[in-house]
Amino acid sequence: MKILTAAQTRQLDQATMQEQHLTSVELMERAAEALVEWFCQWLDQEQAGEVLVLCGPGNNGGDGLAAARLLHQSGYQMRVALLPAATQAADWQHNRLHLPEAIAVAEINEGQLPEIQPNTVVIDALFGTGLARPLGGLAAALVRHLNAARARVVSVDIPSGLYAEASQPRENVAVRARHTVSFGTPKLAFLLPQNAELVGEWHVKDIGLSEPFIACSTSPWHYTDAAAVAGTLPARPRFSHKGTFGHALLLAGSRGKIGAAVLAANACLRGGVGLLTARVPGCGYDIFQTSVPEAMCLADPAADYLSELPELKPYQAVGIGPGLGQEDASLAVLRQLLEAATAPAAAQQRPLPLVIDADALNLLGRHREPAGATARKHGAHPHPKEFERLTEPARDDYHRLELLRAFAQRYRCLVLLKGAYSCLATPAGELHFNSTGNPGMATGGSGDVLTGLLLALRADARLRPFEAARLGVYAHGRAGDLAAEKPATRV
Ligand SMILES: NC(=O)C1=CN([C@@H]2O[C@H](COP(=O)(O)OP(=O)(O)OC[C@H]3O[C@@H](n4cnc5c(N)ncnc54)[C@H](O)[C@@H]3O)[C@@H](O)[C@H]2O)[C@@H](O)CC1
Ligand SMILES: Nc1ncnc2c1ncn2[C@@H]1O[C@H](COP(=O)(O)OP(=O)(O)O)[C@@H](O)[C@H]1O
Ligand SMILES: [K+]
Repeated sequence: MKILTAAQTRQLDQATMQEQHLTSVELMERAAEALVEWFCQWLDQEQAGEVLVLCGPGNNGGDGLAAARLLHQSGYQMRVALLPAATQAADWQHNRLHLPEAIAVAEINEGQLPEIQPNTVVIDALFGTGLARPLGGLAAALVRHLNAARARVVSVDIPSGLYAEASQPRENVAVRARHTVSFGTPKLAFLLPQNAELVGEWHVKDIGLSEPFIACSTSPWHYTDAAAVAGTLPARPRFSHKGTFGHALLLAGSRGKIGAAVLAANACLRGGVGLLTARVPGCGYDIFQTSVPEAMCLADPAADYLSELPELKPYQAVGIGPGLGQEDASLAVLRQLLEAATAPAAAQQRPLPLVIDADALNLLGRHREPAGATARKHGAHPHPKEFERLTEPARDDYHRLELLRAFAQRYRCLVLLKGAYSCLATPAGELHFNSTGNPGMATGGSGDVLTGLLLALRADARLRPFEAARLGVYAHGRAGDLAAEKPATRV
């Protein structure tokens, strides 16, 4: 799914109206209906009590007025407060005229901010994607008053005061919503950790916006949902054999971190790899062979860390990093690997795919390895701290995205910045945010599992590098979501 800018969303509205012969009032009604449908599923009339709708002067406020009418018709007890402005949008005026008289309407002023209790349900329809500058004056005072009340807030389209895709100073005033109900496509702002406390849980409702327009729009930002990965995984042919799916080499583990190698190996096998060989330090040999009997194991001559790179010829992909440690000898192994993979033997059909993660990235960062030589044509999967070691500290989440995009473009590699909405950057400058996963995965070992899964998909020559990476990240999060759905087993 594409993520569009506020400006593109406005064009999308126009295109939708033309294509479907709709008036703007009819489109606004669709948005209000979608919001109200969500609202009614969230809280019934009794649970909601009195619902206060705060309306700004634009179309976001128009959505709020239409929703107030529809909720009133569904039996909710409604109150509306209007933010004064010199002019109001035409569709706002239409919906103001059609507001039932039974709904109490007040105009907000400095001396008379609306009464809001902690249990009040508030619909925030002050500003949406038309926000043009930071909130100030009465609007800022109202939002501060709302946030201080700690009420149950539902923001329409986007929390008022938050920009849809632009960075903004932290001191800017914005609504802290419990839920944000948006229309059509998600906003970039929803996917960044720095906005989490404002956006709350977000929901995107389909209001039938123009598919052809979305298909033609260009955007660097994408949201990987089930539809994006559907059909990516090739079927396993009836007459396939272990050679069909590739032979992967995993370089992992050091004393005290053999578990990382085991986790990555198990995930690689679950990912469908044909054959897996792991290279672990001597101390890990027995542990690994006992824990993962399906995999082959090569013991490194060093007992506690990896010190030698094995012959690479048999392998279709190599993964390096989980539990590797920070020894200089392991950095030498990493350097040799990068060199060998970047300048493949003439006989090799394609450069050897690499999956670089965890301690391997820390080694690269610690030694300020020239990233161009190393990352070329490979895939790296840092979490924000690891990424910072590879590049520079980011000013905020938007700046981090810029750094990520620039890194992938400059060094022509796929880079995955891990997190709640892991972001996969491509050499073409696209950013693909993953939709699956949950906070239960915020635990040591989750990243090792991802490395193993990605290694399996990269070893399968039938998948293109980007498709393998996007699918692996999606499947990893989906596995976590399925695990979270299972009832907990008590011992
Ligand atoms: N496809 C969609 O997503 C649809 C969106 N609609 C709604 O339309 C909204 C966008 O409407 P608008 O473009 O009218 O924009 P808004 O309603 O967000 O606000 C625009 C108004 O606020 C003023 N304004 C902007 N920043 C201000 C500030 N900091 N302080 C004070 N005033 C400020 C502007 O001058 C203008 O009068 C969306 O967020 C959504 O709620 C729906 O009505 C129709 C379908
Ligand atoms: N809150 C979250 N929501 C969704 N996914 C998460 C969350 N926290 C962590 N994850 C996922 O779990 C994995 C953790 O990786 P990483 O930080 O490298 O951990 P490890 O130290 O176990 O290797 C990443 O794929 C990340 O996207
Ligand atoms: K809003």
